[in-house]
Amino acid sequence: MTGTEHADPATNGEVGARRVFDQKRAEAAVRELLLACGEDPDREGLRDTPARVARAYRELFAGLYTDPSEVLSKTFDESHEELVLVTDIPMFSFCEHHLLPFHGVAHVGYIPNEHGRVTGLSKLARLVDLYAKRPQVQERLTSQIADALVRRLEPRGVIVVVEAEHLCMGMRGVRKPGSRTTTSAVRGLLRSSASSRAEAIELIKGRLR
Ligand SMILES: Nc1nc2c(ncn2[C@@H]2O[C@H](COP(=O)(O)OP(=O)(O)OP(=O)(O)O)[C@@H](O)[C@H]2O)c(=O)[nH]1
Ligand SMILES: [Zn+2]
Repeated sequence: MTGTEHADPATNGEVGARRVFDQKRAEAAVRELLLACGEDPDREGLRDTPARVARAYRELFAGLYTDPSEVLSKTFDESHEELVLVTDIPMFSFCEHHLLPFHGVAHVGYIPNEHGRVTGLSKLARLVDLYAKRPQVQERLTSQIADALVRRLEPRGVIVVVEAEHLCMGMRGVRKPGSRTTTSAVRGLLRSSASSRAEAIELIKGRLR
């Protein structure tokens, strides 16, 4: 097997068909793309490029091959029923329209449920990585992170804010480098209670550029 097995992203990566990264097929596709661009994939500088690019894509799309339930499988009880917020989680993803990067930061917060079910702080950053390392749109990335937390931790509330720059809007097309897009996904108490939401927004607002 050339790749790692994973669950189908169409079902949020939790269940479904298993698939693998096909290194040889990716190499052939990159070689074909170079030919289509009028390049010579056999010249010295490009000889190893298809294999290199294929390996890079396997790494950059690693989130396709990991089940989010694994990331949040370890939880523990801690009697804390108030906001837990990790800000400024660096995030690199790929816009699925152009396969160009969009990158920025994610802010992820939740209010544990009355049983105090919490997860390790690093798991929030791992969850961001898992959903970012796929062909994505920023809105879906944001809501997938929020919904995974809702499913796995059954928290009283969740807030996810992603602020990113899309290179497809900077280095080509409309050419607006430096423009940033902010998306949010808010669930449960953080959506329904104005005071809970205000507290979280206030903390996150200071982190936005
Ligand atoms: N909503 C949303 N749009 C995105 C995201 N990433 C890229 N896009 C947009 O996807 C759209 C694709 O538009 P198309 O008209 O199909 O493609 P295009 O001709 O290359 O568009 P231009 O980028 O305007 O040149 C563009 O407007 C992009 O800015 C994203 O994460 N969310
Ligand atoms: Zn794009």
